[in-house]
Amino acid sequence: MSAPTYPSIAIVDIPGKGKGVVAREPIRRGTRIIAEEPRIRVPHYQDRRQALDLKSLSDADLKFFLTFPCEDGMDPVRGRLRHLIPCVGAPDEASALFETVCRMNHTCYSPLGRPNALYTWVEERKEENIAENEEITVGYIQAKTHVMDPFTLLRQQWGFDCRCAGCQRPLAERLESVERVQAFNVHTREVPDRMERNSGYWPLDILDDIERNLLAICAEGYVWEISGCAHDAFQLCAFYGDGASAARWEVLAREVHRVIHGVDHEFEKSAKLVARPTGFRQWKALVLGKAQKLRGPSQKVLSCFKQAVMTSNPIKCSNHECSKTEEGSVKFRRCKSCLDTLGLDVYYCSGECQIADWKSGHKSICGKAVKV
Ligand SMILES: C[S@@+](CC[C@H](N)C(=O)[O-])C[C@H]1O[C@@H](n2cnc3c(N)ncnc32)[C@H](O)[C@@H]1O
Repeated sequence: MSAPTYPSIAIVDIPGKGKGVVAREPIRRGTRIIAEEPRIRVPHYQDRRQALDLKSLSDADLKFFLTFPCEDGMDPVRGRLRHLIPCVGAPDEASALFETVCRMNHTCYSPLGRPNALYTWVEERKEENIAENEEITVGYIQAKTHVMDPFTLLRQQWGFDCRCAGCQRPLAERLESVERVQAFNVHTREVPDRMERNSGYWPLDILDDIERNLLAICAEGYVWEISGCAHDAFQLCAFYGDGASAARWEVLAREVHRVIHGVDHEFEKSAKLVARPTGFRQWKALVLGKAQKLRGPSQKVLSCFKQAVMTSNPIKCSNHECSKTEEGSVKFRRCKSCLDTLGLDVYYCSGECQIADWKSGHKSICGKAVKV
């Protein structure tokens, strides 16, 4: 094991993957884990044709270079240059091998797991809380746009056999996932498009698409997408003046968002709309007195939500100032009154956090919206 470059992480051997990076202490979501200088730069590597002149490297750098894996049958230099990462913004458009960043292994998005970190130049993006000793991984391939089995794609493009949990599933299960992901992509593109295109009139059957989409999301474990979809359903029900169904979708959207990402003020705004629907420009039917009965989230959707949220995320304290996760035998308390009807539980690590969260906004949501 090499000396850790950063206080909370270490480069270690990971069975079957060569080296990898693990957390040495819990890392909170949103923490910048690494910001480092390149170790071996390769200018103008964009077209991937320029090779590296090994003779130009110092002995120490050459040794470092050779520690990177090179899959069987690949050229020993080019095979290792696959691990280069672009130095974004560098005037010479260089790519480089970095001591730590380049040691991060890949995890596919699947019902069995996903990357817990990402390379980003956008500060707002946050991934997961990371537990002590957990491996820190990123995604080498696009999360949801893959049109083929990620295991096969990684073998073709990267030359390695992915050992993440999702890729250890039997081929038939992986292919089912690919089908769901494709359906999900079609719905994701089409639903907002159809809602936008028909700005004066939203076809009712979008609700069926949203429900199908949600079931695919839940099966794939893309839980962070749930709130956006549920929010679309909220808008649709609101548009047709079904305040009760709109409110149930809205609570679901907001609570899922809160459990997974933390409080979002846009979602907090929609809570206010539910409380005062006439303030909502699109809430046409209600305002015009032509309300139509639609449907809230079905039991199937709700139980999928519950399972997806619970299995893909550790139970977290819902006080966004805290976000502790439940560990060991100490069980978090639940807010009983609020979301039992939706099948979602809101957890708190302590009475203090429950009170703090109540004061900072839970009070306005708790069980009220569903009674509209
Ligand atoms: C950017 S490097 C990551 C660090 C590398 N493991 C090392 O030892 O330096 C990418 C290489 O790591 C290995 N790797 C990354 N993710 C993997 C995974 N999920 N399963 C198996 N091998 C993986 C593959 O050899 C891949 O070509």
